[in-house]
Amino acid sequence: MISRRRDPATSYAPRPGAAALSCEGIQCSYGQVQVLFDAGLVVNEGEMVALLGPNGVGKSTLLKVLAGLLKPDAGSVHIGGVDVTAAPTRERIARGLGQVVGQATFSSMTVTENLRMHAYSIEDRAWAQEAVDAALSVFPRLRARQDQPASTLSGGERQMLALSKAIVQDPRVLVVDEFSLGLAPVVVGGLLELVRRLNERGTAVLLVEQSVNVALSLVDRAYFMEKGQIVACETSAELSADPDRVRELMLGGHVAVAQ
Ligand SMILES: Nc1ncnc2c1ncn2[C@@H]1O[C@H](COP(=O)(O)OP(=O)(O)OP(=O)(O)O)[C@@H](O)[C@H]1O
Repeated sequence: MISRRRDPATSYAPRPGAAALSCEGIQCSYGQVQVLFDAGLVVNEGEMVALLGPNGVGKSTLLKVLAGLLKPDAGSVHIGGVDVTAAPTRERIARGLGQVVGQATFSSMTVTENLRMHAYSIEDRAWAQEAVDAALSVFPRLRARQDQPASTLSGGERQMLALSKAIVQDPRVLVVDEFSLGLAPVVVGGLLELVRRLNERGTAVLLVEQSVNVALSLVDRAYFMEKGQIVACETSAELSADPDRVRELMLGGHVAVAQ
C-alpha cells in the first residue's frame, strides 16, 4: 500500500475537526423531474458509512452531486469542512475526494495509461510512479493486463481499474457506487475487502451497496433513502440487532436481506 503524502500546509488542507465529507439541503432534478429533496449526510474522518435504499430513490444521483458531476438546485457540499458546492470535480479530487462511480475509464487507453492519467495531479513524479505501481500490485489481474486497452477489460477488471484509480489518488474520503452489479460475489468480496483495508488506513468511505448484509458487516453507520430523502441514520450494531427495522427501511424487501 502507498503511504499518505498529502501536505497539510497546502491550501487544500481540511478545517481541523471537520467532517471528511458532508452535504445538506440537496435538491436536484433531471429536467423538470425533481429526484432529491433536502438530502443531507455526514461522513466523519476515518468513518465508513453506507447509503442504502431501494432502486431508483436517488442514491447514485446524490453521489454524483457529491462528486460535482451534477449541479444541485439547492443545498451545499463540504469536503474537509470547505464548501465545494460550486467547485469542479478536479478541485474536489484535489481536496481529497476519490470516487468509484460506475466503471468509467478512458476506454482506448491502456490500464497503465488510465492510472497515469489519474496520477497526473501528483506533483512528486517519483511518487506518482510509485502510486501506479502500488495500485497494480494490489490487483495482479490488472498488472497482467497493464498494456491492454481498458475497453477490452471484463466488468470485474474495470471495477478493479476504477478502484485502482482511486488508490492512486490516495483519497481522504472514497465514494463507492455499487460494486455488486453484474459481478461475481467473489470479485465483489475482494473489492470490498480492499475498501475495508483503505478505511483501516484512515480513508473515510461512503458506500452504496445493494446487499444490506454486506454493507452492515463493513460500515459503522448507514443512511437510508426513500423517494429522494434521507429517512433514517442508524448504527450497524442497532440495525443488525433489528432485522425487521431493516426490512421496513428497505421498503418491503426490494433489496436482499438475509433472514
Ligand atoms: N440521467 C438521468 N436522466 C433522467 N432521470 C434520471 C437520470 N438518472 C437517473 N434518473 C432517475 O432518477 C431517479 C433516481 O435514480 P438513481 O440512479 O439516483 O437511483 P438509485 O437509488 O441510485 O437507484 P439504483 O439503486 O437502482 O441504482 C430514478 O427515477 C432514475 O430513473
